[in-house]
Amino acid sequence: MKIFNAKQIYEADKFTIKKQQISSDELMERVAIQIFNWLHLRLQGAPVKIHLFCGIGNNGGDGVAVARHLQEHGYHIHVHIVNYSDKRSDDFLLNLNRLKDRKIWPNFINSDSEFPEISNEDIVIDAIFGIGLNRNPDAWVVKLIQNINASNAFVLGVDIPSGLFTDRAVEIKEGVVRASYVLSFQTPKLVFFLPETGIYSNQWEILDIGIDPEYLMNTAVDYDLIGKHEVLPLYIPREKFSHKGTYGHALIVGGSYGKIGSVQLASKACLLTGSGLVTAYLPKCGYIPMQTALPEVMIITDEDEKNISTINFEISPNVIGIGIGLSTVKNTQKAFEEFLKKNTLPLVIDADGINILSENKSFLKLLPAQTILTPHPKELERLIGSWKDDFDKLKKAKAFSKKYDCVLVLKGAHTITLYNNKGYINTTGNPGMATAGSGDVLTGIITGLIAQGYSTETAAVFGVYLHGKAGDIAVENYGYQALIASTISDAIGDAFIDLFKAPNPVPEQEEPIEE
Ligand SMILES: NC(=O)C1=CN([C@@H]2O[C@H](COP(=O)(O)OP(=O)(O)OC[C@H]3O[C@@H](n4cnc5c(N)ncnc54)[C@H](OP(=O)(O)O)[C@@H]3O)[C@@H](O)[C@H]2O)[C@@H](O)CC1
Ligand SMILES: Nc1ncnc2c1ncn2[C@@H]1O[C@H](COP(=O)(O)OP(=O)(O)O)[C@@H](O)[C@H]1O
Ligand SMILES: [K+]
Repeated sequence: MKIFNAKQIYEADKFTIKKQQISSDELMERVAIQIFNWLHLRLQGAPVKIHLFCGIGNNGGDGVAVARHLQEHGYHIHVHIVNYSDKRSDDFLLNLNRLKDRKIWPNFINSDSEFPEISNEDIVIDAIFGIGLNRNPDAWVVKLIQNINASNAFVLGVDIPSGLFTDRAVEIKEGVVRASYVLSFQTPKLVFFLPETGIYSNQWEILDIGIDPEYLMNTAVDYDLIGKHEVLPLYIPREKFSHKGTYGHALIVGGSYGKIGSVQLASKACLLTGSGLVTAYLPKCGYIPMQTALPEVMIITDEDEKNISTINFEISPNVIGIGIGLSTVKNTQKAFEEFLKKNTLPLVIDADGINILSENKSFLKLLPAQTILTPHPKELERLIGSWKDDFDKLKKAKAFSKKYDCVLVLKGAHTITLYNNKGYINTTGNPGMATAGSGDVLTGIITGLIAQGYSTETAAVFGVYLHGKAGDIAVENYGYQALIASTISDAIGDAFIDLFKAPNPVPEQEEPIEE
């Protein structure tokens, strides 16, 4: 799914209004009806107090229009107009007048007004600012937002939590509504997926407001959201008359004394992803544990007992995953440099492999085109330097990826794969995956996909999806705390099977109101 920026959303709006020959008010009405239906299906007329905080622009207009529908269905509403400017939008005014026609007199909140009492049993609808926020809110609006947040009421955000900019970082952190749920129109916003701004939307959902499909199809975007729909076409089916040679030979290089397990995890995940053959290259101390743990994996050992000191092999793999558990001792750094100088195979580099590159930036020019680097945030910082905020991080990471022609997999709650100025935001995974060795499993998966003929960019995007999906499937049986890397790995097969499962049927719901 495409993620549009604010400018594109406004364009989409205009395009739709023109093509469908509707008024902007009709579009707002679509929004309002959708939000109302969402609430009505859940509340079923419950006599709960609903506070609607509405700004004076179109986000506020949405809120005021929702208030009208709620009132018509007998809900107990309190409409508050957050009067932060006198530049009221036409559609806001139109909807405000419709309220007044129905004898609903909103409570106008200005800088010197008292704020309404909100109980934690009330519901708040947050329609103060939408994608039009372009500067920090005034101090009194920040206070109002703090009041809303302190209420512990259920907060339904309209389009985007008020106080969040659509395409840049927050400056006043306490001036952003913490929404329990956000109903966002047509496209998710990039800020939902970044660690600094994602915290303001506990959950979100996209409402289809009928934006013109031609615009949606033809507009290029910087970021795509990756779900099952996006990865299914990437899947390469298996051929009946194939053999293990058809599916490649992956070499996993890594490990040091005390960290042999990381290579076990990566090698096993690589096999479970479907690589025809997997060989592990380890220091000598890894031989027995590896052979015992994974009989399917072949092993080459270094001359050194505890660390990798040379990377020489006589086999012919078609991809190498390197860096997990490697350590950064001098000898190993030297071996890594020598290896890079002669290597021509596709590479997936993780963990200490990335740390060695960070300490020796001159090695970066030795990487083959489209090498995949899979840093977690600390490794990323070592690699590209520190950043001001998440947007700055993405900018710097994109520049790095371009400069060294590498695919950067920025691991996190929503892992973002960057290549060729484009970002792919993953939607699978859960906090149970914040556990030792989880990243090693990812390295194995991505390496295993490349072994089977997936391009590096596809392997990264698809691999990240599969890894998260395996975690999501495994967590069902284990819970967040007890989910460990091996369990994620064991669910890789289920993650593949899940690709071909039909979605669950939608439960029957009460009739919503029509436009
Ligand atoms: N296709 C769609 O997505 C549809 C979208 N719709 C809805 O419209 C929403 C966008 O509406 P919007 O453009 O009127 O902007 P909104 O966020 O209400 O802000 C209002 C104005 O406030 C101002 N302002 C900015 N920052 C400020 C500040 N700190 N303190 C004070 N003032 C500030 C700024 O005006 P300025 O003063 O800069 O001229 C801004 O224009 C969108 O989120 C969705 O809910 C649907 O109705 C239809 C379909
Ligand atoms: N909160 C989270 N939600 C989803 N995925 C997560 C979360 N925390 C971590 N992960 C995933 O777990 C993996 C952790 O990788 P990494 O930090 O390299 O672990 P390790 O070095 O122990 O192998 C990454 O793929 C990351 O995306
Ligand atoms: K809002």
